[in-house]
Amino acid sequence: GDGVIAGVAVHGGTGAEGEDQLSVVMKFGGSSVSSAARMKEVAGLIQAFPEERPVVVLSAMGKTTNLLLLAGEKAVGCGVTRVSEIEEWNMLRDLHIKTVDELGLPRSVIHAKLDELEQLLKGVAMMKELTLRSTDYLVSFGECMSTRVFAAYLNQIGVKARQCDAFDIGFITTDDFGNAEILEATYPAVAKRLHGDWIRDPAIPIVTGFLGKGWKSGAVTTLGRGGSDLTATTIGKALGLREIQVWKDVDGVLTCDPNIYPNARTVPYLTFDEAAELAYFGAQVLHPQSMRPAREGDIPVRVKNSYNPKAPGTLIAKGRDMDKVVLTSIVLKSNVTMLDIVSTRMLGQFGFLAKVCQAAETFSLVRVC
Ligand SMILES: Nc1ncnc2c1ncn2[C@@H]1O[C@H](COP(=O)(O)OP(=O)(O)O)[C@@H](O)[C@H]1O
Ligand SMILES: N[C@@H](CC(=O)OP(=O)(O)O)C(=O)O
Repeated sequence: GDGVIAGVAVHGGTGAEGEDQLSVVMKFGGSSVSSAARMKEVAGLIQAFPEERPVVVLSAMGKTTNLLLLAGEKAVGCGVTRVSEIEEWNMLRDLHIKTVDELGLPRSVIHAKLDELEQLLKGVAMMKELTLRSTDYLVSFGECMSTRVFAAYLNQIGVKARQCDAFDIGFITTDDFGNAEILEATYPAVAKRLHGDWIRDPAIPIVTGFLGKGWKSGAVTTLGRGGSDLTATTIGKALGLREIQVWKDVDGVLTCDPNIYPNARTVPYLTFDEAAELAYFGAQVLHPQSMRPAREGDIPVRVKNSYNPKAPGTLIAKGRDMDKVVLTSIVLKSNVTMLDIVSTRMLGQFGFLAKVCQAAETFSLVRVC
């Protein structure tokens, strides 16, 4: 209701320093914004914390990123006239149109992006090639669309919101398309832009997760699969916010992958290092790089369930009581080959391991440890 919305402090707020500053990041993953119903629930969650002034980070709706990748692959080989028949393109277009309709929004909210996307797929079909650079541009449509739809919905229900493309608000990255790294210049740039916009006209920023801008190319880059977590922690550090909330479809970080062991339990507290290690060794729940900005800025990360907001979730912070900890969580990593090298020739030699690492690089083998 109006009362709650007024409490968000974005309605005619003063924009003054102090209490009215942006306070938390709330990141919602693809599973949390997979339909109109889910978007309504997420809007409800934002309204349920009227004392917060959040920066919202969104992923693409549901499995949109996968659909875009598949549509791109198909476009390469299908010919321009058959682009309209690509199943994945039809699925994601229908999902976005249906969502806009069900939220009671005008289709114009999404039309320009969908038209542009169709043109892009036709371009790919015409060129018969899809580079890493154009793949990043292609998948960026997922986050560009989800944020436009959600920001329009918030505005419609009276919660003032502003859609922001990460590549336009200061996310500067390396030009490693598909797996770009965030550069230091991002922090002051993002802080200046989000803070400046908020002071001028307080509205909840709805930021595209996963995306950046290559510093040399100026083209759209992506931060690796699951990269929206990293977008959230980067904003948390840039603005020095109180807390980074990462809303998922599980009750927090669990003792094991629930797809492997359904009785896995929530781990209530983790350190940044523990969470980073779990993610690095394959726990799908967090992006492997995402803990770095949080640790550097010493900003706690709370992993919560958007399907079960009452569950306490997992709190990730600098330290925790390790007295009673026996085992934190177990990760299973498949397709790992163990290499046991025994050779008397390495005794007293230098450069032996360097040669082994060189061989790993030649064959593009990723070393786990
Ligand atoms: N140790 C773990 N703890 C929690 N979730 C895990 C773990 N290992 C794997 N997962 C999987 O990670 C998923 C949550 O991550 P993800 O799908 O990336 O969420 P989102 O898209 O909302 O960011 C869960 O649905 C779960 O299947
Ligand atoms: N949409 C991107 C980025 C992301 O972080 O998604 P999610 O939060 O749904 O894991 C992906 O699928 O990789």
